[in-house]
Amino acid sequence: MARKKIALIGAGNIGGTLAHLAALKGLGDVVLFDVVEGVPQGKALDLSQCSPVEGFDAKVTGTNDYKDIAGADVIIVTAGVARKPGMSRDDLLGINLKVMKAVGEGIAANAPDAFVICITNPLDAMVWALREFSGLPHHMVVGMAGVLDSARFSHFLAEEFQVSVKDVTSFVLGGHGDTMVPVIQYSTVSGIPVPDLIAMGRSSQEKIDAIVKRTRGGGGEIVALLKTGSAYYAPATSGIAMAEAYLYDQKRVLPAAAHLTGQYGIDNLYVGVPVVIGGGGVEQIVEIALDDEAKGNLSVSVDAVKELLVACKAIDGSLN
Ligand SMILES: NC(=O)C1=CN([C@@H]2O[C@H](COP(=O)(O)OP(=O)(O)OC[C@H]3O[C@@H](n4cnc5c(N)ncnc54)[C@H](O)[C@@H]3O)[C@@H](O)[C@H]2O)C=CC1
Ligand SMILES: O=C([O-])CC(=O)C(=O)O
Repeated sequence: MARKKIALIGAGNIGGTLAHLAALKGLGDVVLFDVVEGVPQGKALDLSQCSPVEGFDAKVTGTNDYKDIAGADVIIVTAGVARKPGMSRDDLLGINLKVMKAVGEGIAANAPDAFVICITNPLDAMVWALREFSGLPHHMVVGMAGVLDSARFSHFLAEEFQVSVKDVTSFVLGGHGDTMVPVIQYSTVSGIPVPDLIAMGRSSQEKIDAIVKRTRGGGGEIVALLKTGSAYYAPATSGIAMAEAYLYDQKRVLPAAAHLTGQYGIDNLYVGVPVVIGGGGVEQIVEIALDDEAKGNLSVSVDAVKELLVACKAIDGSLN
């Protein structure tokens, strides 16, 4: 059986890390695509030279030609620009929308059967635009943010409760911006909801509120530290988890930006909600009951995403 093919559009910080992880985990042959000549080729050669040490047989190649992504099973899109200190993710919209157009057309022409995971920011608007430009079925185009935001939330919760991260589950829903919604009622340590842990005296509401705030600003905290760009290790790990769910038909329940058609009262928008990802792509949208506070916060977050779509349509008339 031929190896699977993973195409990575964008060979920057996340793209390179994705390629490394995909090769180490043996997901398949990796094609790194970028518009900058030499960068995908150089990273591919460097990564290929890991293979004798790590013992992987996967081929890693770099290209500037969309034809080389033909037949890809999974495509992960990180093409575009990342923010720097003082910028919001939304400031990237103008530049990255144009990038999504080129990428969407490249995918449509060369790999229309792939499962596409978009990571480029501002995430919820870019995944929506990428789907529009590519014309792929909605269930085959998904955005990565919730896995990362939940990982940050779980990491902070594990530190607070001084327990293994393996025993913490959490969900962050909504748009991938400052309005994202870490959902405390469904965040647990070995099944014990965080509100119960507060009642048990294991933490306080103030401390959990501070963790929610830190999670919401999690990307910005790293941008402020790095100064030259944004996070890439955890974003890449999160993208790979979603690719594995598809490639291995794992039917994982993961928070991801999925196309909603009335679920949560939201129509024709990509927003972060729990979904089931398996061999059929986004196989289910999971509608969980939210308390009034979470519902209100989700509605604020959805309004922020809607504003971004208005901005996209104003820039590119073909999106109307
Ligand atoms: N959804 C999420 O949770 C996260 C999203 N991001 C976003 O992911 C994106 C990528 O981040 P990094 O890899 O750190 O940025 P980076 O700047 O290191 O890499 C981006 C790459 O895209 C390439 N590129 C630009 N235009 C292109 C085009 N038209 N076609 C193909 N490639 C093109 C650039 O040459 C560069 O190599 C950014 O928009 C960033 O904001 C970053 C972290 C988390
Ligand atoms: O903060 C950024 O610009 C990158 C990002 O989306 C994240 O790390 O969550």
